[in-house]
Amino acid sequence: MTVFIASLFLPKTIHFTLPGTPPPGAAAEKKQPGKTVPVEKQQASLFQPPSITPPITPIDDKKHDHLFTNEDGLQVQIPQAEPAPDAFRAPADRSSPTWGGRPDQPMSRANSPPPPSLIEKSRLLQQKAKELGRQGVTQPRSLTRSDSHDGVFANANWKVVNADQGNGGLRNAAEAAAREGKLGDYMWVGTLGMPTDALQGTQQLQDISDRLYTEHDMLTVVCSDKDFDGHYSHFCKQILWPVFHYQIPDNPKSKAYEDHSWKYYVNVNQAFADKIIKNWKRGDVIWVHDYHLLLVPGMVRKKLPDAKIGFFLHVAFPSSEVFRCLAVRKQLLEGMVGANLIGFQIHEYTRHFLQTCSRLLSAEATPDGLQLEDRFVDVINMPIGIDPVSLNQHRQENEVKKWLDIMRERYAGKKLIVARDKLDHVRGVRQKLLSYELFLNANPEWRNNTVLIQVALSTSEKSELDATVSDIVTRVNSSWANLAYQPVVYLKQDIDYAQYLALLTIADALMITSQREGMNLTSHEYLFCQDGNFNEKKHGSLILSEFTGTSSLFGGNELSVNPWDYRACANAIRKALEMGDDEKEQRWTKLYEAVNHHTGSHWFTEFMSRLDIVYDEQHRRDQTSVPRLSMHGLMQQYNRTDRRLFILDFEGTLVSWGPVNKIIPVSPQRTLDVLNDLLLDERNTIYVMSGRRPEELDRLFRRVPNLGLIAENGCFLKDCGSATWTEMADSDQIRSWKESVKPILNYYLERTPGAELEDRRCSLIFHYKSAEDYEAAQRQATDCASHINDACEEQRVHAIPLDGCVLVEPIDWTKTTAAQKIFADLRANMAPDDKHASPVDFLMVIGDGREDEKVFKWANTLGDEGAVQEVVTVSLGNRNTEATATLAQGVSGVLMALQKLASIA
Ligand SMILES: O=P(O)(O)OC[C@H]1O[C@H](O[C@H]2O[C@H](CO)[C@@H](O)[C@H](O)[C@H]2O)[C@H](O)[C@@H](O)[C@@H]1O
Repeated sequence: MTVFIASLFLPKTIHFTLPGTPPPGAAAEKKQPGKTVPVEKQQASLFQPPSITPPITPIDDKKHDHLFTNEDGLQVQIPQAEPAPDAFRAPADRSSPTWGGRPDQPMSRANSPPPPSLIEKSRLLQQKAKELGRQGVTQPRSLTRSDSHDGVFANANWKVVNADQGNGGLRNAAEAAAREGKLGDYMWVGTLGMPTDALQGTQQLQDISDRLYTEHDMLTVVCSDKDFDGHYSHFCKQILWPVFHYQIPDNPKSKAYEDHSWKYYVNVNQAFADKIIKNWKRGDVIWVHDYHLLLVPGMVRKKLPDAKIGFFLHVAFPSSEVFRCLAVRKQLLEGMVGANLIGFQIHEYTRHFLQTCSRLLSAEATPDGLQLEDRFVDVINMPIGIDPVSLNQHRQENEVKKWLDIMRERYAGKKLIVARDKLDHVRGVRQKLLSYELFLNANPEWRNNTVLIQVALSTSEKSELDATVSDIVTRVNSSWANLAYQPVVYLKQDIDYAQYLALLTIADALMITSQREGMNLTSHEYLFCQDGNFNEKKHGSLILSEFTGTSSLFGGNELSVNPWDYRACANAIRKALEMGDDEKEQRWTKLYEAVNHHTGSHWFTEFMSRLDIVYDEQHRRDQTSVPRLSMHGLMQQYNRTDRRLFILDFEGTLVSWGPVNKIIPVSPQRTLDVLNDLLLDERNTIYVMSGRRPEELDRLFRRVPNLGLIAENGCFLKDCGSATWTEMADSDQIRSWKESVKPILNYYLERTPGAELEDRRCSLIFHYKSAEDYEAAQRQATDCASHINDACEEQRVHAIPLDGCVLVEPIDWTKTTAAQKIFADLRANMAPDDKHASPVDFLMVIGDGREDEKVFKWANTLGDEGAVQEVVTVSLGNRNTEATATLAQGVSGVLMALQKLASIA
């Protein structure tokens, strides 16, 4: 069994050695007046702003060269004896690639003009090439593409290197799971992250794909440069990325309505699907990742109906109000729901997705996922994390210690606020700088001793933003800098991993002001580095935007900020710097626990095992021996009877699911109409059963006169046509068990931030759906339920863990006891001269929950005993059921069936 991990970029890419250039890693040297500086010393550093950094040799990448000595083939020199082949790592959040802009990879043949950053890069490279030429170093080829240029690449030597683009968090998680022996055979599926038209049809490309397949377990997806450019630079980056991060499409600059690049998005997704389909064998698992590949699950499902497919969205999922602005919204959702299991980082995104699907696909949302016409799709939230084991190894490297020493000396006596972000609007670098400026303006005492080190990774967009941010940096520095002090160190380029780790270790605070972000793993890496093991500074503060997925894991122990509220951000900076050691330690300890609990490896293995479980469940459900409800049979049973009793569950049966403490999400008008239609026939009696309170049910069904109601799962009963409720439960007994149970619930409530207690007339509900740490809350909830069940058994009360809540209710009054009472009352009300043996000759019970199973059982027994002539019990749930029939189409199926019966004259 192989797990296919499909992600836009493979973890490896190719670097070429062009004829006439020194072999990668050869000790190219650059002369400076009076001394010789090896090229590897010329990388970006925290102390040399770009403008004064000596030119970097554009044909060499030392960072990579010393790492892949085993993979390089004959032509590659080994420039350094050490380090180990996997020594190069990148932060979990890598930089976006400047696709087609590397001098040691082919140029793109896509028609679109190069982005401004590429034109600028080209100009710089040409300038650098000239300089290097003057210094006797072989010039790189020009960035102007030509056929001869392509030919050069087709014949050039090449080597496989770690890609510096793509999803670092995913790669680290997969590697950690594999290292821990939790991931068997796996195969990456992705593109090379470089233009390949120049290599199309060449032996070179075949050799590259073969090498990646045999030596690195990677399947290479090859698409035309035009397709890739249209897919990535246009549809992904200009439409999906902004919209998924709430860059409101109404903005005149938004491209959300343009869909000229849609066809390229489809083509690239199709290329991925084709590659997977071609290599898939029965039993294999397919796991598709992120917003670049939303259509792949659906495309694969079409060809492989039985495939086990997971999908995980790494970025945020916006509210349905934002998502519905996308012109191709339905196609995107239909692509995603091709999976068996869809995962999101946090509950908020799951909720948005379910709501969006129920609005746009008319699919029924349940607590577990989506009921489609013919299939069920499970939907979960499961936050990704980092790999503490490898992070710990890497921070012990000498290079990190070296940088720590340099920084300690350079920034002695200064408080350091650090950050490393992509320079696009979504990451909020501009807001951060403005807040910092406000902080310095408002707090003169901090002016000479605080430094903000902002590493900004370039993207191929937003030159305006670039200019604005540079202006703010200049303004802050020119306001407060002096010969010995520079308030902002702004590096508009990435730093190597060792510097990055040193930066996180030496910081006093990390500041993240993303306007939206799926999960900010830099925060996790920072917290990990703040344990004080490698530096006297420790337990630094985390200033974190409340709009990151991370924020919902951290339970308020970070300094949570709204990045648009500059004053609050400035205050948070001050608080971070002035916080006492005890508070810092307390906060950090909790944050550190969360980081260590949500590791990448845990995320990876948990998702895979959930996928196995839901796949089996979904299949069991399809193959269940319980037959589907036969409409034909049902109509016959209905037709031959005239004393009919319907007992119908409410949430999840008559209306789409909604948590019991929340307003019903969709208007139940259709439900009300169907019930009224059915009640037009005087031979029909209908009861609706629910966990809701009597007054809520009265409100919901005030337009259905003559409807009977069962509230609080059987504790209250209102007969058809009656204006009053009967309390079934013994109120003294309820009062007494509530007194015992409440202290237990309060104990768990205090330990579960974000959870709430709902006190109903006959039941108590511990809701933790909105808990800050959902997984921790789930554990607390399980403990809480067993605690109550152990302690309160004698009081005839039990605690039932349900999705997102624990329901504590009496054992003696249930939906079944209410149904029994209804039946008994009907029998008791039979006229003495009634010749019928039973008050009911047709009994239909429909439900989707665990408690409905007992009602099915009771009803079936009446049928078996001959007390009722026709009994029909129908389950919508995906469990083994007591019901005699199942209905796969959820609420719509139920309403359709009831409507058909109502239409029988
Ligand atoms: O810029 P792209 O090539 O389009 O890729 C998008 C981003 O993917 C990765 O980040 C996303 O996944 C992370 C891990 O789950 C998550 O922490 C982050 O919030 C997501 O945005 C990658 O790390 C980023 O560099 C990419 O920009």
